[in-house]
Order: sequence, then C-alpha cells, then structure tokens
Amino acid sequence: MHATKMAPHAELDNGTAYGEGQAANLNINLSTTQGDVFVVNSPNVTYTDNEIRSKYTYRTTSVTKGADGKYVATPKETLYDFKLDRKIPKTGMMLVGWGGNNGTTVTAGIIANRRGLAWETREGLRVANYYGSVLMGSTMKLGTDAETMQDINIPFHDVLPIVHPNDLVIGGWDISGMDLAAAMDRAAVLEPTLKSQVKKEMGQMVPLPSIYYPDFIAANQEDRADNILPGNKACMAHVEKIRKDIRDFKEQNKLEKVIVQWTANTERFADILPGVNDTAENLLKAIENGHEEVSPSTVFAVACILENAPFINGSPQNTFVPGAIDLASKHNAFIGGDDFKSGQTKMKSALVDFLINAGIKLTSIASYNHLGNNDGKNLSSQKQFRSKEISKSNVVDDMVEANTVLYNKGEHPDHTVVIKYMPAVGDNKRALDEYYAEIFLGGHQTISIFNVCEDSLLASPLIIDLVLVTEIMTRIQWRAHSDDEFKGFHSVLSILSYMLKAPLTPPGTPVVNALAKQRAALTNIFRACVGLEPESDMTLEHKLF
Ligand SMILES: NC(=O)c1ccc[n+]([C@@H]2O[C@H](COP(=O)([O-])OP(=O)(O)OC[C@H]3O[C@@H](n4cnc5c(N)ncnc54)[C@H](O)[C@@H]3O)[C@@H](O)[C@H]2O)c1
Ligand SMILES: O=P([O-])([O-])O[C@@H]1[C@@H](O)[C@H](O)[C@@H](O)[C@H](O)[C@@H]1O
Repeated sequence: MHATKMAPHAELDNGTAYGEGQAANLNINLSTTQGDVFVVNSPNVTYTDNEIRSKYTYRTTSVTKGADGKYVATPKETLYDFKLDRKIPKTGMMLVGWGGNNGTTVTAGIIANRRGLAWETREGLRVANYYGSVLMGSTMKLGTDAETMQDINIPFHDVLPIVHPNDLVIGGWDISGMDLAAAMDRAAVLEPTLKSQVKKEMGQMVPLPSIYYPDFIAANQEDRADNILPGNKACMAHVEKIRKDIRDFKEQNKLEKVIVQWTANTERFADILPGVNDTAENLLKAIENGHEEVSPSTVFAVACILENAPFINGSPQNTFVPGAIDLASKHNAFIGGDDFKSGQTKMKSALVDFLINAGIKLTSIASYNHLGNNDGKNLSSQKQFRSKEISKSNVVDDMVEANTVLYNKGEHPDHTVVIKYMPAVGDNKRALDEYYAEIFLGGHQTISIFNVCEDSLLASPLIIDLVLVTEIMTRIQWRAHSDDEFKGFHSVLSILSYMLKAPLTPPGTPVVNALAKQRAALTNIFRACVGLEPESDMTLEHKLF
C-alpha cells in the first residue's frame, strides 16, 4: 500500500483555485513511494517478499571495577537476529479524548494531508504537511556516497516499511459527545479556511461514549461529560465494553491492527496500593470489585492489553500502575508513555543536554507557562497539575546524574515548574524559561527563553509518530543468534521515549531523557533491523587520508 507524500510548501498559480486535490495544480511533487528507497547489500541481510532478516552484531563496552578501584572496560559483542514483517497492515488509530484539542487537530491534519489540501492564511497559502513528526519531517544519514564521500540522507520514514499516516483510519472515545467538526471549532486551533474544507468529513465523526470517574480529572470538566457509559468507578463491564469497541472498529473498517492512545485529560495520580494495583491479578480483581483507586486510563490500558491493542499514554498520570505493567508482560502486549513531549520540555531536554555535556554547571531551571485551552483548564486543578509537574520536572535527572564532574551525588539544579490557566491565549501556550548556570572562574550564564507553543499543532505530529513507531514494533522480532525462537521487544516500549516527557521503561532499566540519546536509540534500532551499523559521526573517512 503506497500513499502519497505532499511537498511541504508551494506557490499557488495565479488564480488557480485550491482545495481538495488541488495540490496537483501547485506543481509539487505528489508521489514519492516509500519503504524501498534503498536496499542493503550485505551477507547479513536477506530480503524475501514477506520479511527482512538481519544478523546484527551489537557492540557495547562492559565495565567492571578492579581490585585497585580502576575501571576495566571490555569490548563486548552480542549477535542478534532481527526479523521484520514487510507487509504494511491497514491500521486504525483510536484516540481516548478524540474530541479534544489534540484529537480534533490530528484528525483534521491527517485528512488535510490525505486530500492534498491547501488553504489561505494571513501569511499566505499553506499546504498540508507533517512538520513536527520525526518520522515524516526529518531524515537520517543512510551512509556516505562511495565516490563523493558526501553524506546521503533519506527520509526517516523510509528506513523501514512504516505505515503512512495518510492511511490511518481514525476513531475513538470522548466523554463529550460533540461531533469532530463542532469539537474542532471548540478547540479553536485551526484556520477557518482549513476547517471549512474538512468540516463535512469531520462532522460525520462522533466519539464513542467513554467511562467517566469524576474524581480523576478536574471538577471543571463535568460540563463536558454528556457522552458517558453508566458507572462512575472501575468495573469489568467497562473493560469489556472498551474491548468490544476496539473489535467493532477493527471489523467495521477491515483493519489488521489498532493502536490506542490516551489524549484525554490529565488524571490525578493513583495511589499504588498493595493488593489492589501492584500485580496483574490484584488489578483485575480490583476492577471486578469496583475499587475506586483504579482510574479510567488504567481501565483503558487493561482493556487494550487484553484485546492485544497497543496502548500509549500521552498524559502524565501513572496509568501504568505496577499491575498494568505486569499484565502487559504476561500478555506480551505493548504499552508506552507517558506524556507527549511537545514544546517547553522538548526544548529543556535538548538545552540541558547541551549545557551539561558542554561542562557548564546548570544550577537553576525556572519553567513557567500559561495557556488557555481545556488542558490548561483541567490543569488549573492542583491534583491534575501535580501529575504534570512531576513529568515536567524529572526530565533532567539522567543528564545531571551522568555528570559526576559537575554534580556531587544527590546534587541537582533548582527546578521549578509553574502552569497557569489564562483563557485568552487559548491553545497558544506561552512558555517562559530561565536557565542559570555557573561557568569558568565564577562566571554565570543566564539563558532566558520565551517560547510560544501552539500546543496541539506540536502534539499532533507526536501522536502520529507514536502510532507509527508502535505499529512497526509489532512487526519486529528478535532472537539471540544461538536461539531458535523469535520474540517481540519487551512489552514496555521505551523506544518511544523521544516523543514523551516521562518515558516508561521496563522495570529496573534506566530512564533516558537526553533528547539526542533518545533519537539515536530510535534511529539505530531501526537501522539494526536492516543490518546497518549505528549512525556514527566519527567520519574517519574524512579524517584519515
Ligand atoms: N502540547 C500538548 O497539547 C500536550 C503535551 C503533552 C501532553 N498533553 C496531554 O494531552 C492530553 C490532551 O490534551 P488536549 O490539549 O487535547 O486536551 P483537551 O482537554 O482539549 O482534550 C482532552 C479530551 O479528553 C476528553 N476526556 C476527558 N476524560 C475522558 C475519558 N475518561 N474518556 C474519554 N475522553 C475523555 C475531554 O472531553 C476532552 O475532549 C492532556 O492530558 C494533556 O496534558 C498535551
Ligand atoms: O510538552 P511541554 O510543552 O513541555 O508541556 C506542556 C505544558 O507546558 C502545558 O502546560 C500542558 O498543558 C501541556 O499538556 C504540555 O504538557
């Protein structure tokens, strides 16, 4: 299944009408096939119609400490076999919170790209694109031209046979019964000249009724809740209804795969209670018994795990209580989260990475923002804000702990997070940050940033990336070269961390927040699946001659 990709921007011919499918008149490149833009020429890589197999040597450095206290670094090689199903499945994306700012925006964006829409704005003509998506808007270095020694870069999306977002079938749930066209108007994110072109199609999209347990989100959300299932606390009937919704969606749209994402309101944290949500068995029992500490997002996670539909949490709450992770592992079901990393925090994880790795001692981070959308309204409630404060605050920990030259054990920069609800600015969040650092000989560096983030236009491409990466992870299997059986990656998809503020990792494994490391992990795991070495910037070919 090949879909077209739109060129990012084009000038309109004088007087040429624009609208659905008019992109062709804009003299832009309409069709680029995907997936097979390169082939790997290696004895370690074999292609069949259905599969790509690669024999991959994973090279690391194992470190031990000698009796004299010195580290001993030993190069280590592990041989893996990767197997990738090349068939791109017809895939559905079901959003919890479909009628929200992100849900309506990502839906309109996919429709606009699929139909090649263009629309007038005050700044001139705009053509649908996927800017902000790492898979659709960025490239990766494939290698070096054998003759010119110049880098050859390819669209990130083309490194593997990945679903095209234009082909995604979209559905979902919302406690608000508003159709997607009305909800898009409520969100006030998109230009009227774009909305008018997708209004008809979106007007036919109505979110499925959802579960609503008032104590988990702000009381100020109650006036939206007109599309809810009976029952205000967890029960198996809710789990089974969600499972049926997924099956029905899959069947009605003849889908081969469904990925579910939570882009509903931020919930308060759930207490972790032994005997309630600490194991898979206890969590299922707690749901059966209607325990009031089981949140809607955890009920969705359990339903998706049991239905073998990967579930991604785009919000900061602790959806994946230990019992949910235990259940996912037992069912070999994929989960991932938490909290889309869209603007202020994405900038932070890049800037902190730069400062600390430059040997500059960051001593204080002040992160303030105000926004006026419904997310901000929900976060104006302390318990929901606390969930966000946690996810926004922990993002520097790994980078600080890794630099024992600048920081003593347990030492870290002051870090404060403030979020205020200011309706006037709507979805266009204002993020004001101050980074204060010690530099050479008692000097200081102060970096002040004023960052206007159109939150839903930044988050929507992440929703797409999370679906596309999660989907292809269901088609990748691995084994140690000596083993017979292939199996999937661990249930907790930490490969998704680049798109998330508080990356969920397999229990006991470290959390990596440094943005460059996260992108490198995503890049190099995808490269390994086609037998390519990790992207190295050594460029010895440019130094040793
Ligand atoms: N840049 C961003 O927009 C960004 C970044 C990181 C995280 N997030 C998170 O993404 C989520 C969505 O953001 P948004 O701006 O779209 O918010 P929003 O308030 O516009 O949308 C949330 C939607 O969820 C619905 N909802 C609430 N509880 C529900 C339930 N139990 N079942 C189904 N639907 C339910 C609401 O009716 C609403 O339509 C929020 O949790 C937010 O914190 C957003
Ligand atoms: O991703 P990011 O810009 O750091 O964080 C954002 C916060 O600044 C904002 O207050 C919140 O409403 C969004 O949901 C998002 O979490």
